[in-house]
Amino acid sequence: MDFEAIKKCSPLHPKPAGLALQYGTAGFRTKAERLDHVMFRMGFLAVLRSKATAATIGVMVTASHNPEEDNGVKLIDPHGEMLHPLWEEYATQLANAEEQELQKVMTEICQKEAVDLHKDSLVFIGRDTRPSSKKLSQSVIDGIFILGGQYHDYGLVTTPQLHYMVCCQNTQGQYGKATLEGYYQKLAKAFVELIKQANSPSSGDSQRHLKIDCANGIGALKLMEMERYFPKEVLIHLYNDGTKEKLNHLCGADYVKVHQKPPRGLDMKPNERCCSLDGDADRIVYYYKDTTDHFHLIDGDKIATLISIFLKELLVKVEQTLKMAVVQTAYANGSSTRYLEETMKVPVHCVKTGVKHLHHKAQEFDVGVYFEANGHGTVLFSKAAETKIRQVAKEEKDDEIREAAKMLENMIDLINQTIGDAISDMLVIEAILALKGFTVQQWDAIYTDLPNRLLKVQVADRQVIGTTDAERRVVAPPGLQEKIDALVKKYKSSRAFVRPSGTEDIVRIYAEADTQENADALAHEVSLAVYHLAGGVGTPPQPL
Ligand SMILES: CC(=O)N[C@H]1[C@@H](OP(=O)(O)O)O[C@H](CO)[C@@H](O)[C@@H]1O
Ligand SMILES: [Mg+2]
Repeated sequence: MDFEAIKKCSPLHPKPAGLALQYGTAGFRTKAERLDHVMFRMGFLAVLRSKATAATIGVMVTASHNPEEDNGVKLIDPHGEMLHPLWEEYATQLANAEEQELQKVMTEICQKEAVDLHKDSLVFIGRDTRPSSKKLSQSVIDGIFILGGQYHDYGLVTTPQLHYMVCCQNTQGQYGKATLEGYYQKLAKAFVELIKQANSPSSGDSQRHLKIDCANGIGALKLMEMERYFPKEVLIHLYNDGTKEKLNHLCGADYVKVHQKPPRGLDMKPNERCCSLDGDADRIVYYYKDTTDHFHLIDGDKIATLISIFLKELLVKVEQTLKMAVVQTAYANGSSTRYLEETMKVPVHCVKTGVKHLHHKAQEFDVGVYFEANGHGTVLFSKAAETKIRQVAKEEKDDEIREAAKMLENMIDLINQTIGDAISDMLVIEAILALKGFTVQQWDAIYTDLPNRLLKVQVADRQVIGTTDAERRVVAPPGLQEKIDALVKKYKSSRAFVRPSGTEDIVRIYAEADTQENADALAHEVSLAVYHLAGGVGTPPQPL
């Protein structure tokens, strides 16, 4: 390592004095102007990780659903998965090291991980459409350059597209071609093959219209590029395409999910199928309004349920003993968990918030469906499951069984198995609706969501909240869990929990109950308890 060069260049990317950041639920995230040094240093870390794994590593510059002024960065590991937890710690140490400590921290990482500095390294870089992203990704490149690493800059891409590229590269093309063209072709081919199998005239409209709120982000650009690969049966209409308004402002998947209302800038007629992506296009939620103007949200839980119903039917047909399970977080609506477990008889597992936890758990099954309620999720097929399915699709004599296996095969190719991907998930959903001849209303009617409310509370130090049991109970501060238990007892079919956010400087409160009024009241009372027992700052939370 050329420490002289590092010493010379590092002051060009100075760390604001006293600033300490943490590699959180989805990498570093804060105001863009505080991130230059982090980007530069993540360039270093990506090179070291690449050398340590002898594989290509990804660096994505994005702050997803955060306001336009924020930015962030996350590293992508060799198979397209999130960065290894140990390296998250190194990332935090490196980002927070004062100038004079940099050499020591880097040397320590190299020693602990036995990094051979003579090895080659390659880093793939991508960024979202934020005004600050271009400059920040240049700082990542500066860091890579100083360590003598190779890089390829994909420029503007969605987060899942960069995950896909990394996986393609490290599987020597087995997963696909590591180009945008390769991504579009792979998905479009699987999608076209799938909907070809929807041959009955009852399979929904012959032309399927879908209105898409692109959150004024990267999703709009990439859908425009991809549109020419779509078959004529699919007609997408893009809104909030970033030409007029600000990223994520009053629109996008997070806004729609949290506020349970339609985004601004999308004109929605009764019963029209609509969806929203988030700022880096790794999340999607669907919705419609009925003839009485009532808004119906179809969130990640209902997406997971639709996909599970479809996959389970096919798995039964191909008569394989493949084990399917669904992975959720504590935010999953209670009705979805009940439907999956009791009606569908599918095992459901609850893990901590953050895709890395869901992904990890889903890897334990032949077919692991995972979704966060906010619409971030995908399906993982084990190697053994994939091999079996492809074999049945090729060799089976029985037409019905072979066709079912072929559908599964196309699903495997259509789903981005590296990470939740709004574009891929959208095509999966559109294909399933077409194949099952389902309208958006029929999909929505699978089960009825329990009314729920998500709130935030500002506290002096959110780390005073300690959680257990997949974040469903708190162990600190003292008395808080007892208070929550007492409040929950006051309402029917209710549940509530709190946890410190990993992406924002706040504590999140979630409550569910038999009516919206009760869910709102419970959420409010719990937020007051957090405010009083966990060091709330500013004015106490007000009722909704
Ligand atoms: C309640 C909620 O939606 N939390 C989100 C949010 O994490 P927090 O740690 O809650 O801030 O951002 C994460 C990254 O996008 C996402 O994985 C997660 O589900
Ligand atoms: Mg996102």
